[in-house]
Amino acid sequence: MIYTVTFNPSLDYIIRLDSFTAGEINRTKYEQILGGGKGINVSIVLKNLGFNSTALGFIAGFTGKEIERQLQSFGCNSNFVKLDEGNSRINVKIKAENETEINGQGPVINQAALNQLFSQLDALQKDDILVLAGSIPNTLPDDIYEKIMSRLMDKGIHIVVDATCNLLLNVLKYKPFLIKPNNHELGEMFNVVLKTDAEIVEYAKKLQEKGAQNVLISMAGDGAILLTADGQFFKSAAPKGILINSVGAGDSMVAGFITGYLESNDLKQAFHMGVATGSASAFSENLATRPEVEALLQTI
Ligand SMILES: Nc1ncnc2c1ncn2[C@@H]1O[C@H](COP(=O)(O)OP(=O)(O)OP(=O)(O)O)[C@@H](O)[C@H]1O
Ligand SMILES: O=P(O)(O)OC[C@@]1(O)O[C@H](CO)[C@@H](O)[C@@H]1O
Repeated sequence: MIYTVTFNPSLDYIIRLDSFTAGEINRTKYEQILGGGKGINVSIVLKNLGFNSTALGFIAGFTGKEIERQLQSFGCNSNFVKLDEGNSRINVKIKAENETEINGQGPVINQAALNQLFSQLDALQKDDILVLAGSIPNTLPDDIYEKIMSRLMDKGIHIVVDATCNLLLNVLKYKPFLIKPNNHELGEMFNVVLKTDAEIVEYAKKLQEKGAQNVLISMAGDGAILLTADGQFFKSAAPKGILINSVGAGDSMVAGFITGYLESNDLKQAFHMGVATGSASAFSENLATRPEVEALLQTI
């Protein structure tokens, strides 16, 4: 079974404007409200690609209900812990001359709710895949992914982590199967700005030295780099196309990688499927579908 965990799901309010001026009244020319959060996006894309997963995590209030409703409309399974107070966040994605994102901090998750998630995760079994993705509300300590991984250690579960800074660095000693920072996040972790592929590879290797098995570095329109646990290196340019909505491109890449790996048991094939799926999402208003991914895969 595949499980995704989203500590901080969101409704993504995606708006388009011809131009955006801070401090003025701006009017949209397009708007859409999509249930999201990184793990949830991974679950939706997995479903689009033909794999069932169960989306876990925390939801609250009317926004939480809408996130759950949208997931169900995609045919995704979910088993969220329902928080008694607050609302799941609304993240604003402004697309004008450039892209601006305002991500909320999310509701408070209390210990009882955390314990409910821990006991759901205790039921995972050998060969299950667990995706821990996205930020955590700022009321939680940043060793929370680490706590989950230490509980699951030695159970033979493949764990994928898509997170940044300490949330990611703290889990490396538990040898996650796959991590997927983007090139900017990789630099931030080491307080450097990475400009060349050689620099990106140098710092990606440092994450492997700290314990990560396979390290996938996404680079938006510049494609991606994969360092595998057995020392292989792959680089792919991104397929060509028109960027429409990059929200969730990284999550789509994770879903594509998992799909490719499950279908072929081959890391290079998984990598190509990941790149194609990330780009298919970037080239469409919604998250990637299987036909869109297959079409781009031919071009890689
Ligand atoms: N402009 C683009 N053109 C082509 N492909 C793209 C573009 N943006 C993203 N992609 C594809 O999606 C993959 C992941 O994108 P990116 O590096 O932006 O992830 P991310 O920063 O984790 O994104 P997010 O947090 O929005 O999900 C890239 O490696 C590439 O394959
Ligand atoms: O604040 P986080 O958890 O880092 O990111 C949340 C988020 O930006 O990630 C997804 C895209 O990857 C969106 O659906 C969502 O709004």
